[in-house]
Amino acid sequence: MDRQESIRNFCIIAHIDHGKSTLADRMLERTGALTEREMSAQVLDQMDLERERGITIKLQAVRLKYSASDGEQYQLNLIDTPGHVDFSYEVSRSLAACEGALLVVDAAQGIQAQTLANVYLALEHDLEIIPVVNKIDLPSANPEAVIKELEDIIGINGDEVILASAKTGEGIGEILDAIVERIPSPAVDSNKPLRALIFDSHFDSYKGAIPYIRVVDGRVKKGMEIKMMSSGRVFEVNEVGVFTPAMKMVDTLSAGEVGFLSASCKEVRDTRVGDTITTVKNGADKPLPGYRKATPMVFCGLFPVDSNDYEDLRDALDRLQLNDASLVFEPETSVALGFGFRCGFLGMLHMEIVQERLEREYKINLITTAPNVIYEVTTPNNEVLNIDNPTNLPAEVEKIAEPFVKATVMVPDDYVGPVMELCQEKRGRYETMEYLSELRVILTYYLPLSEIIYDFYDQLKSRTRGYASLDYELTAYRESNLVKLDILINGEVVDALSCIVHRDKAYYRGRNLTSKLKELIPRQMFEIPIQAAIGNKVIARVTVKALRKNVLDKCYGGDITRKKKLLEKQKEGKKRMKQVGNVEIPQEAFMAVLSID
Ligand SMILES: Nc1nc2c(ncn2[C@@H]2O[C@H](COP(=O)(O)OP(=O)(O)OP(=O)(O)O)[C@@H](O)[C@H]2O)c(=O)[nH]1
Repeated sequence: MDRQESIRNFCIIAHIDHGKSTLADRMLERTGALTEREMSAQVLDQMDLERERGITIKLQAVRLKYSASDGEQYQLNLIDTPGHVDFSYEVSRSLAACEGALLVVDAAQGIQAQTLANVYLALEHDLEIIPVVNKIDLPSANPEAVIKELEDIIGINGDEVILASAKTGEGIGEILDAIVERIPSPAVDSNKPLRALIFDSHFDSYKGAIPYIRVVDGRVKKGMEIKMMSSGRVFEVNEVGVFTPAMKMVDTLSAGEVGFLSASCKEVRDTRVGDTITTVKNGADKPLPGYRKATPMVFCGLFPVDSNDYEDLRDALDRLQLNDASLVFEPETSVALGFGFRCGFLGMLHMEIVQERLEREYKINLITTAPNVIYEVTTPNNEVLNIDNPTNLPAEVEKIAEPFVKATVMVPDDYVGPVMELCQEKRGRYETMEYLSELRVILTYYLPLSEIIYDFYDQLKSRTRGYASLDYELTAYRESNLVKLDILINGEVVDALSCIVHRDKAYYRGRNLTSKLKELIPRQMFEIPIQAAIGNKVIARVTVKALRKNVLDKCYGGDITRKKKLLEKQKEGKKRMKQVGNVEIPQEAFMAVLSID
């Protein structure tokens, strides 16, 4: 075993908004990877959407050259990690590509749920942790209290904590030196057969899917025949390179190094995160540990408002999938909404991002149905079905199981009551409560994922005035007393509005959903009954009264331009309407179930 003495591979882990991207930018600036002018926009978060939402979605990897205080030149590879629970598998893969991690904690907010989740992940991977308390320039900063939390909760030695401000640049030099001094250089054996870990990828229209890799053993260079160990697919390497952050070609990537390669891989599914790349000839016989296929947890139907857009929607999904291996979809036909797709996502944020990209980048008007989880349904003859669409729930079921998560909520102790109340309402099972410090508490609950994807997070934030933070992980499937709730509009079941709910909540949901729909469905020329039913049993009913007046009645005389404008405006308003039978239903109606509690 040798060491690549001059290399350090590290990532930054932090709770959302604690300043990870800003800190990364400062380090790029300090090491001369970018001039100040180029820094105008945060560089590591590249997609528009990311910038707007201010969160990191995709991982990036940048090679920095740093002249340390010891006079030596070092190659620092910074691997950025996404900060959202939807992408925790990707976080775990980028951690696996590093020897160390900067743990960034906001000096005003202290340790939050994702801070802890990420630290545990980093410790599992044996990473050297450099604690950084950021935002010390804030008037509300309380670095001493945060250092104490780090000592008490994570067992970090307070003397090792670096105080910094990514805003003013304070502490950045100290952080860079600590990376060199404290993080071990990668231990390597270049004589072993190639093994490279894929920790991310992106799609380039000319070069195909580009895997981002950490070479663990051996080396990779142009012209080599390589194999993806999970799929066995074989490619020839066209290029290898590094991000500086611009893509720069290099001759070889050796054990310990981080970079990318291009090999005419047609789709990102060929370059799955977590997979191992080896050579075809004399390749490794065992892949690197920890690979798993990303599994979608949340499903919804996507339908074009205009049925002529169906093919465009398929093309757009195909294109998005090139870039996003965790997006899955298959054609779905709904009686109410016509032809569309059933799509699977890692979580709610992932779902929202895909929907927004379809509308923004591909200009497709969509009707989205309410998201749901996958149910494990056992039929009377003991067949087990995975149901990702409430419509497909068989009439006769023996039992239904649903996914549960272990949720960790961190909150000031004043709010323990409201949080517990919320968890109870959401069918949570209390597990533990621990004091983080005198004033802050960690609560753990087992909760059905289906309750979390509704409005749990929003409720949590509003009931704790924004102070609570949440993290969760999937644990197991458990049997629940669930039923299918159907909605009938004008006497007909609207399949796209069916949902699976807990029996105890069915009446309540049915009542609320029907009255919500009554608000959302515009009055039309005739009376529209809206009913909620379980099987044949109607449990709630409301009526949308008939409309008497025509909008055009408002126009006096023959003012044709005004009339046209009005009709134009009406058409605009109709864009998101879907004709179901002879009733027009607006987009919001299909999501109503999300906002009724
Ligand atoms: N005052 C002050 N503000 C900071 C500092 N560092 C970051 N910020 C601000 O905090 C906010 C969040 O910073 P980001 O760098 O986007 O946070 P992040 O951790 O990358 O967030 P995600 O990408 O969502 O994980 C931004 O508005 C920054 O300008 C700091 O040292 N001082």
